Amino acid sequence: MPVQSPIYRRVLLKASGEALMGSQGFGIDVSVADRIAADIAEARSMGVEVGVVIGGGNIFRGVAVASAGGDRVTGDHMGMLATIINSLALRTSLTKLGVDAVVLSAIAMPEICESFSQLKAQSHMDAGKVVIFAGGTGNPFFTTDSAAALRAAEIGADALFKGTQVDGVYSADPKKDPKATRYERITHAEVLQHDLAIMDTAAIALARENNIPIIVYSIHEQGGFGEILRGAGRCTVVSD
Ligand SMILES: Nc1ncnc2c1ncn2[C@@H]1O[C@H](COP(=O)(O)OP(=O)(O)O)[C@@H](O)[C@H]1O
Ligand SMILES: O=c1ccn([C@@H]2O[C@H](COP(=O)(O)OP(=O)(O)O)[C@@H](O)[C@H]2O)c(=O)[nH]1
Repeated sequence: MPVQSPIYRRVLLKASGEALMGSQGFGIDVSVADRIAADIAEARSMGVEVGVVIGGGNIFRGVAVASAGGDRVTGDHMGMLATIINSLALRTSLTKLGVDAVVLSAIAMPEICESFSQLKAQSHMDAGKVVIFAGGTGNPFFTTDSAAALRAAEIGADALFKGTQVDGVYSADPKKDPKATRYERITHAEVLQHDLAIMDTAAIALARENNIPIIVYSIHEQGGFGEILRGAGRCTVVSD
């Protein structure tokens, strides 16, 4: 069977932090990190350039501190540090597979990884490395969804993949409403207008302003990333 060429040249993958804990209640299930890494390795073998933003919800979310009466900014700093831990785990999994990967952090920690700059990111990606963007945007009150939209715009990504717990955008949260129906295609404007909470509104607005399609798919579906890159697979395409 002929290998179908990918429909995107450069993509940004937002991988759910929560997914990384697998069936555990907290932390990192290495087998899940290895599986996500295998999907990224497949994309690289197809010649697709891949940037990655990984969430931190498996370890820490800033709102948890705020809702317990603590300081939100400190909580968000802790959440951003969680994304750096996850990024290091994913780099380890990629390295095991022989995939050249680098972590660029929005928060400087030179003993551990390189600091983010757009030029550095471009140059690593041009050299064929997988670039893992750690530390979110580097600012409190943001999310890794927004960081993913921001980095997608900065690296000139053709698409932003949201690898999450569900297999697309639904008419309502499918975890709460069993009657919710899945969209094959929907526009950024419709997602915003109907308040479909698959991603935060800042991230969707930023992707819309920069004409970046968002592909929502299940990160639990092994090989799903590659399938979609070949123009097939189960997902929702958010595009104007
Ligand atoms: N309209 C919707 N369509 C799909 N998922 C939705 C929708 N509204 C809410 N969700 C929920 O959004 C979740 C994904 O967002 P989020 O919690 O940010 O996940 P992640 O851990 O991937 O960042 C899904 O698990 C789903 O339960
Ligand atoms: O630019 C950013 C990105 C993340 N965070 C913090 O990091 C946590 C983890 O990120 P997120 O909740 O987006 O992770 P995910 O839901 O994808 O697991 C957030 O709750 C925030 O506290 C932040 O302050 N600024």
